[in-house]
Amino acid sequence: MSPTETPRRPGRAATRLVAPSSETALVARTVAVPDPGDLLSLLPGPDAAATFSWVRRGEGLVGWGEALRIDTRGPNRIRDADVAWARAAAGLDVVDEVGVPGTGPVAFGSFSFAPGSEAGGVLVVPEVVVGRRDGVAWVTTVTPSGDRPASLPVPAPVRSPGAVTFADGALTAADWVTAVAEVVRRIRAGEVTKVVMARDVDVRTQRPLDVRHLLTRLSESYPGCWTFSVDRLVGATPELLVRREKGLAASRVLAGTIRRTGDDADDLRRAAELARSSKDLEEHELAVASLVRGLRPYCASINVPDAPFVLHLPNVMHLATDVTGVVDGTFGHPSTFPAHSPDGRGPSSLALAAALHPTAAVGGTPTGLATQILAEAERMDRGRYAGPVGWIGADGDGEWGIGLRSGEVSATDRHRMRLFAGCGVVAASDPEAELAESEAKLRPMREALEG
Ligand SMILES: C=C(O[C@@H]1C=C(C(=O)O)C=C[C@H]1O)C(=O)O
Repeated sequence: MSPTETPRRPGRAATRLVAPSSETALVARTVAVPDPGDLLSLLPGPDAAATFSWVRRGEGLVGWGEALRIDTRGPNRIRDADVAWARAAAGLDVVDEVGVPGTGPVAFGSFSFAPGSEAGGVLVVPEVVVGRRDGVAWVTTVTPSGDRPASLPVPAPVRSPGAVTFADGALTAADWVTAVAEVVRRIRAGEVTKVVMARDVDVRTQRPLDVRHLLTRLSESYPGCWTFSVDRLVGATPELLVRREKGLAASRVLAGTIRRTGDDADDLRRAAELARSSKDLEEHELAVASLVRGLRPYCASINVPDAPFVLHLPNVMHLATDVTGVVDGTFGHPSTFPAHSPDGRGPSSLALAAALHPTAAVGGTPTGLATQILAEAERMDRGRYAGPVGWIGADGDGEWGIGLRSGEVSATDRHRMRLFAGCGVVAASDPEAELAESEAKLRPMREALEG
């Protein structure tokens, strides 16, 4: 379905494009600026719906406001957004004085895990984006006039949420353990090989949530993760679904987890244990295989390391594999992806994300049956959790993470959010151990809230 001009509310159509007016071309202007300091400290306001972030080790993009919005839903939500973005980007007047990845117009996006989820997907082009990469900083504005704003807004003070309470989500911890045990039984009976089981936790805060409070804490505690905020999904993910940059695709696959104790010697011993654990190596192998299967049709060559490394995070350690590939447009699937890369660049970063989601790291193996089983067993809609989250530029390059270690701020009540965490379940899984792992994965968000 082609995008349509509509008032600012999502409707029933699969794809909706909302821009100020079809008559006025928006002007995207990027100018170099002196180093602006901490990107997150530039964010002007508390609203998670109007605040955008994709920051790692102090580099990346932050943005605010909404110049253009594409809403999608249904099984083709990611692909439809990609097609609508390619058209919308072609209609923008672009003045880019910097010309590095992330300059020019960018759209931040977030997509539901499940095809049928009410959460659907969204791409938003903020009115203002500030970026930094390799010591170069810039501001991009997207406005009808093309005027450059005289200065950046002075941010309102960041507020802490005050007292925070946590409550069971769809299932109590005990019921979730029972659900995991039932899934283990089905795996042992040979129905499927792996199912990723997630749970949610309800959060209530004393004061309205200020998304900047969460983002700052997440990026301080988890500098190696991508700290994101898109359309009320907030988190710090260690897992890169796919990056496309100048013809190269890259992905960081994580699966296989062990908790950290905080004692360095003990953690090293546990890291070695993880690297040898046949249960975790099996989970990991399935995740890498699904990623490679998804990426292969779009790549002229792919490099997959023989063995995973252990990624150390403050809360957990993961088995990790960095996969890279050379994107080749002629290897694309025309049946799946309309040819909207007439420049021969091949599928965009978002088209690649569409092809790869959901990997076995967040769905299971085989994908179809595993996602059916997890939907039944979890008894909840994951919303945007575990879906692709990231950004795309006008040329299709961009970065898409998997929306993990995250929570979704309520659309109607700024004192509420839902946190999520999941674990790969295989035949050798122990349900109680999976509960403990899910608690460890909830830690980043809990601590960001509680301080
Ligand atoms: C599903 C999550 O994490 C995923 C599952 C992992 C595992 O089961 O070992 C590890 C990393 C992620 O791919 C989550 O954090 O919620």
